[in-house]
Amino acid sequence: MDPQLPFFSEPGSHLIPLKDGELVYFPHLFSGEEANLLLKALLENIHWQQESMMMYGKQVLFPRLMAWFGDAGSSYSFSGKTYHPFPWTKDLLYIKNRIEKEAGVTFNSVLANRYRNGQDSMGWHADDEPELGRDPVIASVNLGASRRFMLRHKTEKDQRYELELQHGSLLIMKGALQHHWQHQVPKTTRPLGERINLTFRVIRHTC
Ligand SMILES: O=C(O)CCC(=O)C(=O)O
Ligand SMILES: [Fe+2]
Repeated sequence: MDPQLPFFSEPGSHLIPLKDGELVYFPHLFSGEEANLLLKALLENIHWQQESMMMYGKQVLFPRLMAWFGDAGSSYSFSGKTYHPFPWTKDLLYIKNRIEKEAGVTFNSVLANRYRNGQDSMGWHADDEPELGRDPVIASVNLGASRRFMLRHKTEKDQRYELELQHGSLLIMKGALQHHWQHQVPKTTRPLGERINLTFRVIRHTC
């Protein structure tokens, strides 16, 4: 059984101050109906792929499907690979405009992740690639099945937080969070459906 997680029933935004970082959670940025339409459109219209990375000399498949979108030229490297973005789609631009109003940031790229069931996951990491700059604002949109999102401080072991990211929600990660904390979406044996997460980012060009 998953532990009891904080449940946010009030609409609007919830500021969650953490040591060395900040979260802002909007449980109902999109209405249920609108979120259903967006989920369906993104499942159908994105060219989802299962990428792999080199680990201990072997190619290992990521346990989820991915796709990368952005302004031309916003290529991005992680886990030893460089990704060139697909051009923005109408649905992604619609979502981008909505969240930019809340985040106060103009994003130039988005990483889309598709968790097909509870066995798809994302392990502990920080979004701290050099292209993102020192204190990036990352806006994470959630559609479909709700999943546990866990955070842990890198050096202070008693500092942990988690919440259940629900259908139609937005989570903004900001401040020094990526420098001091890691996050993950663990596997679960709960039977659940598909989930799409979109993390909107600003890629800085160094050349
Ligand atoms: O699926 C999520 O909620 C997290 C995604 C994430 O951490 C990432 O794309 O870097
Ligand atoms: Fe992340």
